[in-house]
Amino acid sequence: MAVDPLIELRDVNKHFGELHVLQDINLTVGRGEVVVVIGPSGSGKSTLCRAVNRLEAIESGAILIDGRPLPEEGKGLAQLRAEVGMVFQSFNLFAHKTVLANVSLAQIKVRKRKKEEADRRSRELLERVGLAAHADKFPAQLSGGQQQRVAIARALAMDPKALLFDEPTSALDPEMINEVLEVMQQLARDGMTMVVVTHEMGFARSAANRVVFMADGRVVEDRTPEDFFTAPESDRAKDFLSKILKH
Ligand SMILES: Nc1ncnc2c1ncn2[C@@H]1O[C@H](COP(=O)(O)OP(=O)(O)OP(=O)(O)O)[C@@H](O)[C@H]1O
Repeated sequence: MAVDPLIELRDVNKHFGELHVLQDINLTVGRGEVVVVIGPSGSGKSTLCRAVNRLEAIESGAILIDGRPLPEEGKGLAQLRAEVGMVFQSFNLFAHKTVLANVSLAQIKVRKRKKEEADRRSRELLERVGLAAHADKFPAQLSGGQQQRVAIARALAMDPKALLFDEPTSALDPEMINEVLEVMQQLARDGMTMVVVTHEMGFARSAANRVVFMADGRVVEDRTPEDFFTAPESDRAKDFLSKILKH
């Protein structure tokens, strides 16, 4: 299948002090593709995800969204983060705003929608993530899984071209992980372009078009889940899989 590139990283490099956290990263995410990024702790997965959203600056190379380089600063950044939404491990909801207001706020500020229109869209999306009845509650009144689904609705409300997920289930109690993964599975089936950093191998196997395995700041393997999980090529990946599959 010919890939229609939506997100492209070309020879991307970044250091944190002495640590070369992203080393010559080349990666293309096609429109409608789900790319799951896995690898040992500290391998640079979150940094890669954050760089695409310009939460981290890169030192060399280029990141292109739909053929255009990332904006450096200012208004362009809010537009970028609307176009490429991000869902964090820690939900990042406004504690003093209702669920509805959390989903509507950026639509009003960044997408310049009228409040009524934003609220209507927010209610539709809360319905889609199974939270229609919770619109008037505050985040602290919801479970972690529900809060994360609000964060997904908030990102979707911006009509993004792609969504980035940085360990979206890592802060959740085990019984809440599936409710979030199910919403993500549905998005994948609906054709959303997604980059997902996760330790959930079941999700990687069932939802990913490609698995990107990172180690020490490098992309070591970039293959279909079938190939990766049944016949990893590198010793790093074999070692990683043998450790996690023991658990
Ligand atoms: N702001 C920062 N300043 C300095 N070092 C950082 C910073 N952010 C991350 N690092 C370091 O960069 C390395 C890569 O971090 P990153 O969070 O990208 O890894 P990861 O693969 O996502 O790991 P994990 O699975 O544990 O979340 C780690 O050694 C981390 O300590």
